[in-house]
Amino acid sequence: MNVDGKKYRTIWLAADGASVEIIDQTKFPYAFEIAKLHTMEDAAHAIRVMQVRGAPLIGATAAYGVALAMRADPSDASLDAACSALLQTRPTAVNLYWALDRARKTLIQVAPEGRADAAFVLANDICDEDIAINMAIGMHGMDIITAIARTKREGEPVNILTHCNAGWLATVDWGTATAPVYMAHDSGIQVHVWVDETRPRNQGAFLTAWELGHHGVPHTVIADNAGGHLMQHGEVDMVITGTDRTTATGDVCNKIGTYLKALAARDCDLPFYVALPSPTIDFSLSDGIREIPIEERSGTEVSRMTGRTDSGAIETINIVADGSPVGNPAFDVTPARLVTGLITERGVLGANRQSLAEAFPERVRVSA
Ligand SMILES: CSC[C@H]1O[C@H](OP(=O)(O)O)[C@H](O)[C@@H]1O
Repeated sequence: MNVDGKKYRTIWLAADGASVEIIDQTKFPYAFEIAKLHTMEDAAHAIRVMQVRGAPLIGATAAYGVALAMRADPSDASLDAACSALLQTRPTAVNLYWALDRARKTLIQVAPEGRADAAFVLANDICDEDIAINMAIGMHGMDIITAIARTKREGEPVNILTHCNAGWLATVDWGTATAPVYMAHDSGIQVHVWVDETRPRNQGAFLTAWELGHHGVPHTVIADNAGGHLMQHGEVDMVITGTDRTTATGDVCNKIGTYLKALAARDCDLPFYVALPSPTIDFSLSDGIREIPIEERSGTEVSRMTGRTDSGAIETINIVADGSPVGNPAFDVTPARLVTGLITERGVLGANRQSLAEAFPERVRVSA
């Protein structure tokens, strides 16, 4: 996307042809900084500490991490070690697993002397594929927004609530949940986005708000707990979120708090859509609540808050009573029964096994 007139992806091969550059998302919303990854360990660290985050971007970063490892040592042992180390960075986003599986299967077929170049080509292919998928999701999702716009009075925007950041910062470009929003906005449809701040990492307040603001999309940041009230009072026309892993039956794993928004939307008879790129579908799973691994992150993400003081300093403070234990599950699972539709690159699908299997038959055969 454009940032102050310059086009960016979230990750790219540096001009030196050997290192990888990323937008360091831990610096938002107060700074836009580029960080350089020189080694596989740098890539693993970037994923672990969320300099890069979002299922598709995690997968792309892992692919570049393997490429950096092959540049250093293209042996079979190095390939195995790199895939193993990167796989252990975060457990929930399935894109991490499939990107590494794809890298391993591709590169093991290549002579060691050719692996580094092949790995960088693969990483770039994964990035290009992500952009194409997200643009298709954008087109299919824009149809939904357009249909809602036809029901609104002149001058009234389509009010969309989203949770966390499933924007272009969570992918290589365009985003998943935000792609329909950007495309609708760019086509002249009036939209307004309620942006859940998304405690405790504040991906909404820090990332989604930053993205929408830079694209000129009207939005309002709200406390996570405000969404249900807005839905009850007719202030929300639809909810759209991303996902980190969706099962073959349509159960959706996403940032903690998503399930509560789906419950409120159902109670208010509002559509709850999930933008779902096919690499995020895990056809090997059927019961999301029981089977999807939920990342438990450090309690300090809940008990401490980093922000900018009135004097402009970036500081971290404690916001929980001293000595109180803190829990921090980073994701939850929304059962398929609460999902209105899955917006994929192949169309808007029902949240059920048959719809997903019919749309992606080649994936079902592989996982069978
Ligand atoms: C398009 S994937 C976005 C997805 O990833 C986020 O998780 P995290 O920021 O912890 O990587 C969140 O669940 C978003 O919906």
